[in-house]
Amino acid sequence: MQAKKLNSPIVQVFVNPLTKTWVILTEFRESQDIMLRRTKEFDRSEEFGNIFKSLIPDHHISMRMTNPQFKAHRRLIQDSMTPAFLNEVSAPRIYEAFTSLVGVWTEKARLANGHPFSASDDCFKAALDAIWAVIFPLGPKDSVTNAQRQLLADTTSINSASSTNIDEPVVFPETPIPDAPKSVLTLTESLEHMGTSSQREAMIATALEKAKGRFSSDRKEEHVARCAMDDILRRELAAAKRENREPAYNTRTIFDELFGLLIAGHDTTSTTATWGFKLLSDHQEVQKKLREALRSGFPAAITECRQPTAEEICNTQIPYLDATQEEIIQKSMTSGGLARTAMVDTVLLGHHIPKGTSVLLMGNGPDFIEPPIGKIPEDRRSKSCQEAKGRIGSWDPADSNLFKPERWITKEDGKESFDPTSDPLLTFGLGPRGCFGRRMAHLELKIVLVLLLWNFELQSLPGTLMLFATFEFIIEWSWSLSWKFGIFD
Ligand code: HEM
Repeated sequence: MQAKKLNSPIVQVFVNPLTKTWVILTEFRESQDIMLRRTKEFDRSEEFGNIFKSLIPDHHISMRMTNPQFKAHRRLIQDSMTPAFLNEVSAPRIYEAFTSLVGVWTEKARLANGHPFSASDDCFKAALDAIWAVIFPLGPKDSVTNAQRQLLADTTSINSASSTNIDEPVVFPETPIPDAPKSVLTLTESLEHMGTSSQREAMIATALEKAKGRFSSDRKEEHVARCAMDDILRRELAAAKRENREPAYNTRTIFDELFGLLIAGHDTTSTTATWGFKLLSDHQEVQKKLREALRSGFPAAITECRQPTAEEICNTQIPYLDATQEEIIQKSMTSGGLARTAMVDTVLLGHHIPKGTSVLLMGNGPDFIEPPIGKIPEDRRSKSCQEAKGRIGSWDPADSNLFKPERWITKEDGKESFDPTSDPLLTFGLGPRGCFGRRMAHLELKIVLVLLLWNFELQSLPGTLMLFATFEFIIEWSWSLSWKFGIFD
Protein backbone atom coordinates (compact mmCIF):
# COMPACT_ATOMS: atom_id res chain seq x y z
CA MET A 1 0.00 0.00 0.00
CA GLN A 2 2.65 2.47 1.18
CA ALA A 3 4.92 1.53 -1.75
CA LYS A 4 2.12 2.28 -4.23
CA LYS A 5 1.13 5.49 -2.47
CA LEU A 6 4.70 6.80 -2.58
CA ASN A 7 5.30 5.31 -6.04
CA SER A 8 8.52 3.68 -4.81
CA PRO A 9 9.50 -0.04 -4.75
CA ILE A 10 11.40 0.60 -1.51
CA VAL A 11 9.78 2.22 1.54
CA GLN A 12 10.30 2.26 5.29
CA VAL A 13 7.51 1.68 7.79
CA PHE A 14 7.22 2.21 11.53
CA VAL A 15 5.80 -1.08 12.77
CA ASN A 16 5.55 -0.03 16.42
CA PRO A 17 7.09 2.70 18.57
CA LEU A 18 9.45 0.34 20.39
CA THR A 19 11.11 -1.30 17.36
CA LYS A 20 13.37 -0.01 14.57
CA THR A 21 11.75 0.86 11.25
CA TRP A 22 11.28 -1.92 8.69
CA VAL A 23 12.26 -1.58 5.06
CA ILE A 24 9.85 -3.07 2.53
CA LEU A 25 11.07 -3.97 -0.93
CA THR A 26 8.54 -4.69 -3.67
CA GLU A 27 10.74 -5.67 -6.59
CA PHE A 28 11.65 -9.15 -7.78
CA ARG A 29 15.17 -8.75 -9.19
CA GLU A 30 16.56 -6.93 -6.17
CA SER A 31 14.83 -9.36 -3.72
CA GLN A 32 16.20 -12.34 -5.62
CA ASP A 33 19.69 -10.80 -5.51
CA ILE A 34 19.50 -10.37 -1.71
CA MET A 35 18.41 -13.98 -1.15
CA LEU A 36 20.68 -15.65 -3.70
CA ARG A 37 23.83 -13.56 -3.86
CA ARG A 38 24.01 -11.10 -0.94
CA THR A 39 23.86 -13.82 1.71
CA LYS A 40 26.72 -12.38 3.79
CA GLU A 41 24.90 -9.04 4.00
CA PHE A 42 21.41 -10.40 4.75
CA ASP A 43 20.35 -13.42 6.85
CA ARG A 44 17.33 -14.85 8.70
CA SER A 45 15.38 -12.03 10.34
CA GLU A 46 15.09 -12.06 14.09
CA GLU A 47 11.32 -11.50 13.96
CA PHE A 48 10.78 -14.53 11.68
CA GLY A 49 13.05 -16.72 13.82
CA ASN A 50 11.22 -15.63 16.99
CA ILE A 51 7.92 -17.03 15.67
CA PHE A 52 9.38 -20.53 16.05
CA LYS A 53 11.67 -20.03 19.03
CA SER A 54 9.10 -20.69 21.74
CA LEU A 55 7.95 -23.92 20.11
CA ILE A 56 11.16 -25.38 18.67
CA PRO A 57 14.01 -23.46 20.36
CA ASP A 58 16.76 -25.66 18.89
CA HIS A 59 15.57 -25.73 15.27
CA HIS A 60 17.83 -24.23 12.61
CA ILE A 61 15.01 -22.04 11.26
CA SER A 62 15.76 -19.40 13.91
CA MET A 63 19.57 -19.63 13.61
CA ARG A 64 21.83 -17.39 11.60
CA MET A 65 24.18 -19.01 9.08
CA THR A 66 27.17 -17.71 11.08
CA ASN A 67 26.07 -19.96 13.97
CA PRO A 68 28.32 -23.07 13.77
CA GLN A 69 25.29 -25.18 14.76
CA PHE A 70 23.40 -24.23 11.59
CA LYS A 71 25.37 -26.54 9.29
CA ALA A 72 25.36 -29.40 11.81
CA HIS A 73 21.55 -29.18 12.12
CA ARG A 74 21.12 -29.11 8.37
CA ARG A 75 23.38 -32.17 8.01
CA LEU A 76 21.17 -34.06 10.45
CA ILE A 77 18.07 -33.76 8.23
CA GLN A 78 19.65 -33.43 4.78
CA ASP A 79 18.79 -36.97 3.63
CA SER A 80 15.07 -36.28 3.92
CA MET A 81 15.14 -34.25 0.70
CA THR A 82 17.27 -36.57 -1.46
CA PRO A 83 15.57 -37.98 -4.59
CA ALA A 84 15.89 -41.51 -3.14
CA PHE A 85 14.13 -40.59 0.11
CA LEU A 86 11.45 -38.55 -1.68
CA ASN A 87 10.64 -41.34 -4.14
CA GLU A 88 10.95 -44.33 -1.83
CA VAL A 89 9.69 -42.99 1.49
CA SER A 90 7.82 -39.69 1.06
CA ALA A 91 5.88 -40.44 -2.12
CA PRO A 92 4.19 -43.67 -0.92
CA ARG A 93 3.28 -42.10 2.47
CA ILE A 94 1.84 -38.95 0.87
CA TYR A 95 0.01 -41.05 -1.71
CA GLU A 96 -1.58 -43.19 0.99
CA ALA A 97 -2.76 -40.18 2.99
CA PHE A 98 -4.38 -38.50 -0.02
CA THR A 99 -5.90 -41.76 -1.26
CA SER A 100 -7.66 -41.81 2.13
CA LEU A 101 -8.84 -38.27 1.42
CA VAL A 102 -10.28 -39.50 -1.89
CA GLY A 103 -12.13 -42.08 0.24
CA VAL A 104 -13.47 -39.41 2.60
CA TRP A 105 -14.70 -37.20 -0.25
CA THR A 106 -16.23 -40.16 -2.08
CA GLU A 107 -18.28 -40.88 1.05
CA LYS A 108 -19.12 -37.19 1.49
CA ALA A 109 -20.21 -36.85 -2.13
CA ARG A 110 -22.47 -39.91 -1.64
CA LEU A 111 -24.06 -38.42 1.48
CA ALA A 112 -24.18 -34.77 0.24
CA ASN A 113 -26.65 -35.54 -2.57
CA GLY A 114 -25.46 -32.66 -4.77
CA HIS A 115 -24.98 -30.13 -1.93
CA PRO A 116 -21.57 -28.45 -1.54
CA PHE A 117 -19.36 -29.19 1.44
CA SER A 118 -16.27 -27.64 2.96
CA ALA A 119 -13.00 -29.14 1.75
CA SER A 120 -10.26 -27.22 3.53
CA ASP A 121 -10.41 -29.00 6.89
CA ASP A 122 -10.19 -32.46 5.28
CA CYS A 123 -7.22 -31.34 3.22
CA PHE A 124 -5.56 -29.94 6.35
CA LYS A 125 -5.94 -33.28 8.13
CA ALA A 126 -4.80 -35.41 5.18
CA ALA A 127 -1.72 -33.17 4.87
CA LEU A 128 -1.03 -33.78 8.56
CA ASP A 129 -1.30 -37.56 8.04
CA ALA A 130 1.06 -37.27 5.08
CA ILE A 131 3.82 -35.24 6.71
CA TRP A 132 3.48 -37.22 9.94
CA ALA A 133 3.99 -40.51 8.14
CA VAL A 134 7.01 -39.09 6.29
CA ILE A 135 8.67 -37.96 9.52
CA PHE A 136 7.47 -40.42 12.17
CA PRO A 137 6.15 -43.96 11.89
CA LEU A 138 2.37 -43.55 11.59
CA GLY A 139 0.16 -46.40 12.79
CA PRO A 140 -3.28 -46.87 11.13
CA LYS A 141 -4.96 -45.73 14.38
CA ASP A 142 -3.12 -42.38 14.22
CA SER A 143 -4.49 -41.47 10.78
CA VAL A 144 -7.16 -38.81 11.22
CA THR A 145 -8.36 -39.22 7.63
CA ASN A 146 -8.79 -42.99 7.88
CA ALA A 147 -10.88 -42.58 11.03
CA GLN A 148 -13.07 -39.99 9.28
CA ARG A 149 -13.51 -42.26 6.25
CA GLN A 150 -14.60 -45.11 8.49
CA LEU A 151 -17.11 -42.88 10.31
CA LEU A 152 -18.65 -41.72 7.02
CA ALA A 153 -18.68 -45.19 5.50
CA ASP A 154 -20.80 -46.30 8.47
CA THR A 155 -23.24 -43.37 7.97
CA THR A 156 -26.30 -43.96 5.82
CA SER A 157 -27.69 -40.42 5.52
CA ILE A 158 -27.14 -36.82 6.61
CA ASN A 159 -29.94 -34.32 7.10
CA SER A 160 -27.95 -31.21 7.95
CA ALA A 161 -28.73 -29.25 4.75
CA SER A 162 -32.06 -27.85 3.58
CA SER A 163 -33.88 -30.07 1.11
CA THR A 164 -35.19 -27.05 -0.82
CA ASN A 165 -31.89 -25.17 -1.29
CA ILE A 166 -29.33 -27.32 -3.15
CA ASP A 167 -26.65 -24.61 -2.66
CA GLU A 168 -26.70 -24.95 1.12
CA PRO A 169 -23.52 -26.69 2.34
CA VAL A 170 -23.78 -30.00 4.20
CA VAL A 171 -22.10 -30.27 7.59
CA PHE A 172 -20.70 -33.71 8.42
CA PRO A 173 -20.04 -35.31 11.79
CA GLU A 174 -16.34 -35.24 12.64
CA THR A 175 -14.51 -38.15 14.18
CA PRO A 176 -12.56 -37.30 17.37
CA ILE A 177 -8.89 -36.69 16.56
CA PRO A 178 -6.46 -39.06 18.33
CA ASP A 179 -4.41 -37.42 21.11
CA ALA A 180 -1.00 -37.18 19.40
CA PRO A 181 -2.18 -35.58 16.13
CA LYS A 182 -4.52 -33.37 18.17
CA SER A 183 -1.60 -31.94 20.12
CA VAL A 184 0.18 -31.19 16.83
CA LEU A 185 -2.88 -29.46 15.39
CA THR A 186 -3.25 -27.35 18.52
CA LEU A 187 0.40 -26.36 18.39
CA THR A 188 0.53 -25.57 14.69
CA GLU A 189 -2.68 -23.56 14.94
CA SER A 190 -1.14 -21.37 17.64
CA LEU A 191 2.55 -20.92 16.90
CA GLU A 192 2.75 -18.38 19.66
CA HIS A 193 2.04 -21.15 22.16
CA MET A 194 4.76 -20.89 24.82
CA GLY A 195 6.69 -23.83 26.18
CA THR A 196 6.39 -27.39 24.97
CA SER A 197 3.49 -29.80 24.78
CA SER A 198 3.91 -32.85 26.95
CA GLN A 199 1.89 -34.98 24.51
CA ARG A 200 4.11 -34.02 21.63
CA GLU A 201 7.26 -34.67 23.66
CA ALA A 202 5.92 -38.04 24.78
CA MET A 203 4.97 -38.99 21.23
CA ILE A 204 8.44 -38.17 19.86
CA ALA A 205 10.17 -39.89 22.79
CA THR A 206 8.16 -43.11 22.28
CA ALA A 207 8.81 -43.12 18.53
CA LEU A 208 12.53 -42.53 19.12
CA GLU A 209 12.67 -45.31 21.70
CA LYS A 210 11.05 -47.81 19.28
CA ALA A 211 13.34 -46.80 16.45
CA LYS A 212 16.37 -47.09 18.74
CA GLY A 213 15.36 -50.69 19.43
CA ARG A 214 15.16 -51.43 15.71
CA PHE A 215 18.47 -49.77 14.96
CA SER A 216 20.30 -51.74 17.66
CA SER A 217 19.06 -55.00 16.13
CA ASP A 218 21.50 -57.09 14.10
CA ARG A 219 18.89 -57.73 11.42
CA LYS A 220 19.80 -55.66 8.35
CA GLU A 221 16.17 -55.19 7.24
CA GLU A 222 15.44 -53.36 10.50
CA HIS A 223 17.93 -50.67 9.48
CA VAL A 224 16.04 -49.60 6.35
CA ALA A 225 14.78 -46.01 6.73
CA ARG A 226 10.99 -45.91 6.96
CA CYS A 227 10.69 -42.24 7.84
CA ALA A 228 12.83 -39.12 8.33
CA MET A 229 13.31 -39.95 12.00
CA ASP A 230 15.02 -43.23 11.06
CA ASP A 231 17.40 -41.32 8.81
CA ILE A 232 18.35 -38.94 11.59
CA LEU A 233 18.97 -41.83 13.98
CA ARG A 234 21.10 -43.63 11.43
CA ARG A 235 23.25 -40.52 11.05
CA GLU A 236 23.59 -40.17 14.82
CA LEU A 237 24.49 -43.86 15.14
CA ALA A 238 27.21 -43.50 12.50
CA ALA A 239 28.58 -40.31 14.12
CA ALA A 240 28.67 -42.00 17.56
CA LYS A 241 30.56 -44.98 16.11
CA ARG A 242 33.07 -42.65 14.42
CA GLU A 243 33.56 -40.66 17.60
CA ASN A 244 33.63 -43.76 19.82
CA ARG A 245 30.77 -42.62 22.06
CA GLU A 246 27.22 -43.70 22.94
CA PRO A 247 24.59 -42.42 20.47
CA ALA A 248 22.47 -39.59 21.90
CA TYR A 249 18.94 -39.98 20.58
CA ASN A 250 16.79 -38.05 23.03
CA THR A 251 18.28 -34.63 22.46
CA ARG A 252 16.53 -31.27 22.15
CA THR A 253 18.16 -30.88 18.72
CA ILE A 254 16.68 -34.12 17.36
CA PHE A 255 13.25 -33.37 18.88
CA ASP A 256 13.16 -29.85 17.47
CA GLU A 257 14.54 -30.64 14.01
CA LEU A 258 11.98 -33.44 13.61
CA PHE A 259 9.05 -31.47 14.91
CA GLY A 260 10.20 -28.45 12.91
CA LEU A 261 9.85 -30.40 9.67
CA LEU A 262 6.31 -31.24 10.69
CA ILE A 263 5.21 -27.70 11.42
CA ALA A 264 7.11 -26.11 8.52
CA GLY A 265 5.73 -28.68 6.08
CA HIS A 266 2.13 -29.14 7.17
CA ASP A 267 0.17 -25.90 7.15
CA THR A 268 2.10 -24.45 4.19
CA THR A 269 1.44 -27.42 1.92
CA SER A 270 -2.20 -27.89 2.88
CA THR A 271 -2.91 -24.16 2.44
CA THR A 272 -1.32 -24.20 -1.02
CA ALA A 273 -3.24 -27.35 -2.02
CA THR A 274 -6.51 -25.83 -0.79
CA TRP A 275 -5.81 -22.68 -2.82
CA GLY A 276 -5.20 -25.01 -5.74
CA PHE A 277 -8.69 -26.53 -5.40
CA LYS A 278 -10.21 -23.07 -5.11
CA LEU A 279 -8.39 -21.77 -8.20
CA LEU A 280 -9.25 -24.87 -10.23
CA SER A 281 -12.88 -24.70 -9.18
CA ASP A 282 -12.97 -21.03 -10.28
CA HIS A 283 -11.16 -21.79 -13.57
CA GLN A 284 -13.05 -24.66 -15.13
CA GLU A 285 -11.15 -24.37 -18.43
CA VAL A 286 -7.79 -24.95 -16.67
CA GLN A 287 -9.25 -27.86 -14.71
CA LYS A 288 -10.54 -29.46 -17.90
CA LYS A 289 -7.23 -29.00 -19.73
CA LEU A 290 -5.31 -30.41 -16.77
CA ARG A 291 -7.59 -33.45 -16.52
CA GLU A 292 -7.09 -34.12 -20.23
CA ALA A 293 -3.32 -33.81 -19.78
CA LEU A 294 -3.48 -36.31 -16.92
CA ARG A 295 -5.57 -38.75 -18.94
CA SER A 296 -3.09 -38.74 -21.78
CA GLY A 297 -0.12 -38.71 -19.38
CA PHE A 298 -1.14 -41.92 -17.60
CA PRO A 299 -2.38 -44.24 -20.38
CA ALA A 300 -1.84 -47.46 -18.37
CA ALA A 301 -4.06 -46.19 -15.57
CA ILE A 302 -6.85 -45.46 -18.06
CA THR A 303 -6.55 -48.89 -19.70
CA GLU A 304 -6.55 -50.64 -16.35
CA CYS A 305 -9.40 -48.50 -14.90
CA ARG A 306 -7.43 -47.38 -11.85
CA GLN A 307 -5.82 -44.22 -10.53
CA PRO A 308 -2.11 -43.64 -11.29
CA THR A 309 0.29 -45.19 -8.79
CA ALA A 310 2.73 -43.16 -6.65
CA GLU A 311 5.59 -44.43 -8.79
CA GLU A 312 3.87 -43.38 -12.02
CA ILE A 313 3.17 -39.92 -10.61
CA CYS A 314 6.80 -39.47 -9.53
CA ASN A 315 8.28 -40.67 -12.82
CA THR A 316 5.98 -39.06 -15.37
CA GLN A 317 6.66 -35.58 -16.74
CA ILE A 318 3.46 -33.76 -17.72
CA PRO A 319 4.34 -30.14 -18.58
CA TYR A 320 0.81 -28.82 -18.03
CA LEU A 321 0.68 -30.47 -14.59
CA ASP A 322 4.00 -28.89 -13.55
CA ALA A 323 2.89 -25.54 -14.97
CA THR A 324 -0.45 -25.60 -13.13
CA GLN A 325 1.32 -26.53 -9.93
CA GLU A 326 3.78 -23.63 -10.29
CA GLU A 327 0.95 -21.23 -11.05
CA ILE A 328 -0.96 -22.41 -7.96
CA ILE A 329 2.18 -21.93 -5.85
CA GLN A 330 2.65 -18.41 -7.23
CA LYS A 331 -0.99 -17.38 -6.87
CA SER A 332 -1.63 -19.16 -3.55
CA MET A 333 -0.26 -16.33 -1.40
CA THR A 334 0.85 -18.97 1.13
CA SER A 335 3.83 -16.80 1.94
CA GLY A 336 3.39 -13.20 0.92
CA GLY A 337 6.85 -11.98 1.87
CA LEU A 338 10.28 -13.07 3.08
CA ALA A 339 12.06 -11.43 5.95
CA ARG A 340 15.80 -10.74 6.27
CA THR A 341 17.99 -8.72 8.62
CA ALA A 342 20.94 -6.65 7.41
CA MET A 343 24.04 -8.17 9.03
CA VAL A 344 26.23 -5.18 8.06
CA ASP A 345 25.76 -1.55 7.02
CA THR A 346 24.84 -1.77 3.36
CA VAL A 347 22.99 -0.15 0.44
CA LEU A 348 19.71 -1.09 -1.26
CA LEU A 349 18.68 0.66 -4.47
CA GLY A 350 20.85 3.65 -3.51
CA HIS A 351 19.52 3.87 0.08
CA HIS A 352 21.69 3.39 3.16
CA ILE A 353 20.55 0.37 5.22
CA PRO A 354 22.06 0.29 8.73
CA LYS A 355 23.18 -3.03 10.24
CA GLY A 356 20.29 -4.68 12.14
CA THR A 357 17.51 -3.32 9.87
CA SER A 358 14.74 -5.79 9.07
CA VAL A 359 13.90 -5.97 5.39
CA LEU A 360 10.66 -7.48 4.10
CA LEU A 361 10.91 -8.78 0.53
CA MET A 362 7.43 -8.95 -0.96
CA GLY A 363 6.50 -12.05 -2.96
CA ASN A 364 3.20 -10.81 -4.32
CA GLY A 365 1.63 -7.45 -5.17
CA PRO A 366 3.46 -5.07 -7.53
CA ASP A 367 5.99 -6.75 -9.84
CA PHE A 368 4.31 -10.15 -9.21
CA ILE A 369 0.58 -10.01 -9.73
CA GLU A 370 0.43 -6.31 -10.54
CA PRO A 371 2.56 -4.08 -12.77
CA PRO A 372 5.90 -2.98 -11.20
CA ILE A 373 6.16 0.35 -9.40
CA GLY A 374 8.21 2.72 -11.55
CA LYS A 375 11.32 1.88 -13.53
CA ILE A 376 14.56 1.40 -11.60
CA PRO A 377 17.70 2.76 -13.34
CA GLU A 378 20.23 -0.10 -13.72
CA ASP A 379 23.01 1.88 -12.00
CA ARG A 380 20.94 2.07 -8.78
CA ARG A 381 21.07 -1.73 -8.51
CA SER A 382 23.83 -3.75 -6.83
CA LYS A 383 26.64 -5.00 -9.05
CA SER A 384 25.58 -8.64 -8.62
CA CYS A 385 22.01 -7.78 -9.57
CA GLN A 386 23.15 -6.00 -12.72
CA GLU A 387 25.29 -8.99 -13.69
CA ALA A 388 22.38 -11.43 -13.28
CA LYS A 389 20.03 -9.44 -15.52
CA GLY A 390 17.89 -11.61 -17.82
CA ARG A 391 18.45 -14.97 -16.08
CA ILE A 392 14.80 -15.21 -15.04
CA GLY A 393 11.90 -14.18 -17.23
CA SER A 394 9.53 -11.44 -16.19
CA TRP A 395 5.76 -11.22 -15.89
CA ASP A 396 3.79 -9.71 -18.68
CA PRO A 397 2.10 -6.93 -16.64
CA ALA A 398 -0.95 -7.24 -18.90
CA ASP A 399 -1.89 -10.66 -17.51
CA SER A 400 0.22 -11.14 -14.37
CA ASN A 401 -2.93 -11.12 -12.20
CA LEU A 402 -4.57 -13.97 -14.14
CA PHE A 403 -4.48 -17.66 -13.23
CA LYS A 404 -2.65 -18.82 -16.34
CA PRO A 405 -0.48 -21.98 -16.16
CA GLU A 406 0.59 -21.46 -19.80
CA ARG A 407 3.04 -18.77 -18.65
CA TRP A 408 5.33 -21.59 -17.38
CA ILE A 409 5.35 -23.50 -20.68
CA THR A 410 7.86 -23.00 -23.48
CA LYS A 411 7.64 -24.49 -26.97
CA GLU A 412 10.56 -25.67 -29.03
CA ASP A 413 10.14 -27.50 -32.36
CA GLY A 414 6.46 -27.93 -31.51
CA LYS A 415 7.30 -29.72 -28.23
CA GLU A 416 6.00 -28.20 -25.01
CA SER A 417 8.08 -28.22 -21.86
CA PHE A 418 7.79 -26.76 -18.38
CA ASP A 419 10.19 -23.89 -17.68
CA PRO A 420 10.47 -22.95 -13.99
CA THR A 421 12.68 -19.97 -14.85
CA SER A 422 10.20 -18.33 -17.17
CA ASP A 423 8.70 -16.19 -14.43
CA PRO A 424 9.58 -14.77 -11.01
CA LEU A 425 8.59 -16.85 -8.00
CA LEU A 426 9.39 -16.15 -4.34
CA THR A 427 6.83 -18.32 -2.53
CA PHE A 428 9.56 -20.60 -1.17
CA GLY A 429 12.16 -17.89 -0.72
CA LEU A 430 15.50 -18.50 -2.41
CA GLY A 431 19.13 -19.26 -1.70
CA PRO A 432 20.63 -20.91 1.39
CA ARG A 433 17.76 -19.69 3.63
CA GLY A 434 15.07 -20.59 1.12
CA CYS A 435 12.57 -23.36 1.94
CA PHE A 436 14.38 -26.54 2.92
CA GLY A 437 11.31 -28.65 2.04
CA ARG A 438 10.61 -27.21 -1.39
CA ARG A 439 11.14 -30.52 -3.20
CA MET A 440 8.84 -32.38 -0.82
CA ALA A 441 6.20 -29.66 -1.20
CA HIS A 442 6.35 -30.02 -5.00
CA LEU A 443 6.04 -33.79 -4.72
CA GLU A 444 3.08 -33.56 -2.36
CA LEU A 445 1.24 -31.00 -4.49
CA LYS A 446 1.81 -33.13 -7.59
CA ILE A 447 0.36 -36.23 -5.92
CA VAL A 448 -2.60 -34.25 -4.52
CA LEU A 449 -3.45 -32.68 -7.88
CA VAL A 450 -3.26 -35.98 -9.75
CA LEU A 451 -5.34 -37.95 -7.23
CA LEU A 452 -7.98 -35.31 -6.69
CA LEU A 453 -8.49 -34.38 -10.32
CA TRP A 454 -8.42 -38.01 -11.38
CA ASN A 455 -11.24 -38.88 -9.01
CA PHE A 456 -13.34 -35.72 -8.77
CA GLU A 457 -14.66 -32.78 -10.65
CA LEU A 458 -14.39 -29.54 -8.69
CA GLN A 459 -17.47 -27.68 -9.83
CA SER A 460 -17.99 -23.90 -9.80
CA LEU A 461 -19.52 -22.66 -6.61
CA PRO A 462 -22.80 -20.85 -6.27
CA GLY A 463 -22.27 -17.06 -5.91
CA THR A 464 -22.88 -17.02 -2.17
CA LEU A 465 -19.97 -19.43 -1.62
CA MET A 466 -17.58 -17.88 -4.17
CA LEU A 467 -15.94 -15.73 -1.49
CA PHE A 468 -12.18 -15.88 -1.16
CA ALA A 469 -12.65 -16.23 2.58
CA THR A 470 -14.28 -19.64 2.20
CA PHE A 471 -13.10 -22.86 0.68
CA GLU A 472 -16.19 -24.79 -0.19
CA PHE A 473 -16.48 -27.06 -3.15
CA ILE A 474 -19.07 -29.11 -4.83
CA ILE A 475 -17.26 -32.31 -5.38
CA GLU A 476 -18.81 -34.68 -7.79
CA TRP A 477 -17.83 -38.29 -7.75
CA SER A 478 -18.97 -38.98 -11.29
CA TRP A 479 -15.35 -38.98 -12.42
CA SER A 480 -14.41 -41.82 -10.10
CA LEU A 481 -17.53 -43.76 -10.98
CA SER A 482 -16.83 -43.18 -14.63
CA TRP A 483 -13.50 -44.87 -14.65
CA LYS A 484 -14.75 -47.54 -12.31
CA PHE A 485 -17.48 -48.50 -14.76
CA GLY A 486 -15.26 -48.00 -17.76
CA ILE A 487 -17.45 -45.42 -19.50
CA PHE A 488 -14.36 -43.53 -20.71
CA ASP A 489 -12.00 -45.41 -22.94
C1 HEM B 1 3.91 -25.20 -0.33
C2 HEM B 1 4.60 -25.54 0.74
C3 HEM B 1 5.66 -24.68 1.39
C4 HEM B 1 5.85 -23.33 1.33
C5 HEM B 1 5.05 -22.30 0.56
C6 HEM B 1 7.01 -23.03 2.14
C7 HEM B 1 7.55 -21.77 2.31
C8 HEM B 1 8.69 -21.50 3.04
C9 HEM B 1 9.26 -20.19 3.19
C10 HEM B 1 8.73 -18.92 2.55
C11 HEM B 1 10.35 -20.30 3.96
C12 HEM B 1 11.30 -19.17 4.36
C13 HEM B 1 12.26 -18.98 3.21
C14 HEM B 1 13.14 -17.77 3.28
O1 HEM B 1 13.18 -17.08 4.29
O2 HEM B 1 13.81 -17.51 2.24
C15 HEM B 1 10.48 -21.69 4.34
C16 HEM B 1 11.47 -22.19 5.14
C17 HEM B 1 11.53 -23.50 5.54
N1 HEM B 1 10.72 -24.54 5.12
FE1 HEM B 1 9.18 -24.39 3.83
N2 HEM B 1 7.49 -24.19 2.68
C18 HEM B 1 6.70 -25.24 2.25
C19 HEM B 1 6.85 -26.58 2.54
C20 HEM B 1 7.82 -27.10 3.35
C21 HEM B 1 8.01 -28.51 3.65
C22 HEM B 1 7.16 -29.64 3.04
C23 HEM B 1 9.03 -28.60 4.55
C24 HEM B 1 9.65 -29.83 5.19
C25 HEM B 1 9.07 -30.97 5.35
C26 HEM B 1 9.53 -27.26 4.80
C27 HEM B 1 10.58 -26.95 5.63
C28 HEM B 1 11.13 -25.69 5.77
C29 HEM B 1 12.26 -25.40 6.64
C30 HEM B 1 13.00 -26.39 7.53
C31 HEM B 1 12.52 -24.02 6.49
C32 HEM B 1 13.61 -23.22 7.19
C33 HEM B 1 14.84 -23.11 6.31
C34 HEM B 1 15.95 -22.28 6.94
O3 HEM B 1 15.74 -21.65 7.96
O4 HEM B 1 17.06 -22.25 6.40
N3 HEM B 1 8.77 -26.38 4.05
N4 HEM B 1 9.46 -22.41 3.75
